[in-house]
Amino acid sequence: MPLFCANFAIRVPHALIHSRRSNFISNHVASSFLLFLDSKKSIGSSKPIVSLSKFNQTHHCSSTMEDQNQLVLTSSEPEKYSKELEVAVRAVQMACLLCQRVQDSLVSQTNGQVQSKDDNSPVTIADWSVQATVSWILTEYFGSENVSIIAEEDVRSLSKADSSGLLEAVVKTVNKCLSKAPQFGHEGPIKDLGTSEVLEAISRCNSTGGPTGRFWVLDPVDGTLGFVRGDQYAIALALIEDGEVVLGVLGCPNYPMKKEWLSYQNGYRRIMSKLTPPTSESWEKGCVIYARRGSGKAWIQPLLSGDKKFLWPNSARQIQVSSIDNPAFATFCEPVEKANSSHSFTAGLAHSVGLRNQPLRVYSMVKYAAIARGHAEVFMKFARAGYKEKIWDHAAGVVIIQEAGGVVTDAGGQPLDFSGGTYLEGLDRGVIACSGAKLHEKIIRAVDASWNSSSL
Ligand SMILES: Nc1ncnc2c1ncn2[C@@H]1O[C@H](COP(=O)(O)OS(=O)(=O)O)[C@@H](OP(=O)(O)O)[C@H]1O
Ligand SMILES: [Mg+2]
Ligand SMILES: [Mg+2]
Ligand SMILES: [Mg+2]
Repeated sequence: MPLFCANFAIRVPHALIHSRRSNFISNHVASSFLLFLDSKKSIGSSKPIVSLSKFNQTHHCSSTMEDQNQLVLTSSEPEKYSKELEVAVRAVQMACLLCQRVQDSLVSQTNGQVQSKDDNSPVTIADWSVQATVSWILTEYFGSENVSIIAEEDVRSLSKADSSGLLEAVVKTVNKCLSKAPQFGHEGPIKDLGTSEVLEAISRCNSTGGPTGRFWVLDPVDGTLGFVRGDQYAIALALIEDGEVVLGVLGCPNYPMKKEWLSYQNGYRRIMSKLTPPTSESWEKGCVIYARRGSGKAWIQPLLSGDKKFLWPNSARQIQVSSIDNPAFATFCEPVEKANSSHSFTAGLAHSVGLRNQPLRVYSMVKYAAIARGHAEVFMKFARAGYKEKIWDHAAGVVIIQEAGGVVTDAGGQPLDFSGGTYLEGLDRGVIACSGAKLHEKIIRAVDASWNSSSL
């Protein structure tokens, strides 16, 4: 029964919008938008059809109180960091698309686009291109005077005379990605960025972090080794204010549809090519997850393809950590590379705590994502003595796990300290993330009991 017979529009200055089915903006509060009843569409429908217009986009929702898709409007001030979160999620979505394209070309062509840094770790076109793209988007949106970024990559090796091919490829990759900006609700550049603008965007990420003020933390490709091997990797963006991580966004382009496939270490691509129906549109691979400090909620979105059919805003749903607290049923994750974390020490810990499942060895902050999504219960990393953990390898993941209901500390039970500059200063032995306090306590106790007899 149509309840209304005329179009109307009301302007809502500050309102909290919630759609039970798709939480696309429930946690991105609009400062101002229009809500209007579409009487044409409502005729013949048992429910009124309400359209919501925000940021030049219109979302159609029905609005009866008993309906699952109901809109609830309550007056409130815009939530803190909502604009920052929205822009960060869009930027990470775009970065995921960029990385997928580069990974496909890397794996199929092996065309020498993987470089070695001074510490022998790999870096690729994707690392620099994502850094340039995210830096450009944040700066465009918030203004260069308001944006400070600390990120992993610099332009030293890119600017060398013999790197001109590499630099050209980066510029091309960045422009290709930014040309898709409108599909993600952003304005792209009026004309393609030139070489100097791309270099400037990368090198602008020169913040040194610290205990005061606001800065973004970016790991353009976390798990570059996994990326070049055609396996798991993540794009990690966080915002830190006065030493605290206030929001985190993790893009995981290869996060598999089934959690069991996370364990196809190094064989991920093989298994996906066997299992992926080439033309299936329902194939859900990859996600972007995000959270804002203090909200008690973490969210997941599917990846947007950049296709004109699937425009911003995206749908999102809430995620939560696993409720398993019995170690016998819990799964722990750790880095793939033995050089990055002692597998023998964690095997001993697992045995003493009673963790029976095989460890889930996955590249990158996808480990944090797995815990936030409830696909694993524990993450442990014990780097060799002398290695200092960098803030961009943890910031986004920590806030996401905490808001999804989990616990993250160092091995002394202290919160990770993001206020000390580039590194997690004062980190006691290693990082321990758990889905709940009970498992966390057991592991901390086990570390204490076995640390002195370890060779770490
Ligand atoms: N020696 C050593 N010890 C500890 N950690 C190190 C070490 N070397 C590198 N790194 C950092 O680890 C990041 C990747 O961590 P992962 O957990 O993904 O490790 S692994 O690739 O699965 O083995 C990796 O991040 P990316 O460089 O962004 O890939 C590094 O910052
Ligand atoms: Mg990293
Ligand atoms: Mg990296
Ligand atoms: Mg690296």
